[in-house]
Amino acid sequence: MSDPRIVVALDVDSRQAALTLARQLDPTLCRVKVGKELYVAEGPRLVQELMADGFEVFLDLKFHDIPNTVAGACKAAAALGVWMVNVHALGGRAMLAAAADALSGIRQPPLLVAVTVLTSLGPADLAEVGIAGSPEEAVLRLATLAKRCGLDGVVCSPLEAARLRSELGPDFRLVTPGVRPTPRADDQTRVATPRGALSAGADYLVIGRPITRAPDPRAALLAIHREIHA
Ligand SMILES: O=c1ccn([C@@H]2O[C@H](COP(=O)(O)O)[C@@H](O)[C@H]2O)c(=O)[nH]1
Repeated sequence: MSDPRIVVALDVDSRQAALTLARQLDPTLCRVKVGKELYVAEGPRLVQELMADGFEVFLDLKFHDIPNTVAGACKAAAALGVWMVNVHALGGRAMLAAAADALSGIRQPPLLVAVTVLTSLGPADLAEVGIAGSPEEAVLRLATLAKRCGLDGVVCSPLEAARLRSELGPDFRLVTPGVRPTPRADDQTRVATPRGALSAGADYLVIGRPITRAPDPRAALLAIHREIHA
């Protein structure tokens, strides 16, 4: 099975829009991500339809709750058969350990990753909510905790990937949103190009609007695919 590095964020509001978009893509070139907007609108059946179309699905619901609740949500995601699921590292040690434990007895569990610091946040945002240090320091602290709790990897920005790769080793998965082939950042703050993210050590690039809002999403995907494999 191929291991596409690009994960296209299907941030749309309906089954029809999601399937129309996905059918312009190619499961040998990308995976897809279902986030809060689409999941709240369409639920697990849409995830199953995307998988039936051949896509591996990252269920990006960023669970953040008490340990028992998050453990149950992770088990439900595993039962759905998704490729990757995530939680917020700020849920703390007990929550992260409960999430990892919930998936430990499952045959072919999804990859479990923790969101560190959202890629939309900059230094002033962190200070305002009382998180100490630079984004890179906070990301490293949370990623180290996630690794100790048995998670497979983290979501971070491409700007932290090199430091995490060198501190946390080659097998810890680094999933990076905040990827922009052009200077347009939208609401993202900590960004890099696709090639910049990969050369910093990212395993998977989460890319939404640069593909989904392009006049031709398939051409945009192919262009990024070519850029990172050149
Ligand atoms: O820190 C994070 C965590 C998740 N995301 C998600 O990734 C995509 C990015 O979409 P773009 O359109 O390429 O900005 C989106 O679904 C976010 O929910 C993130 O951006 N940052």
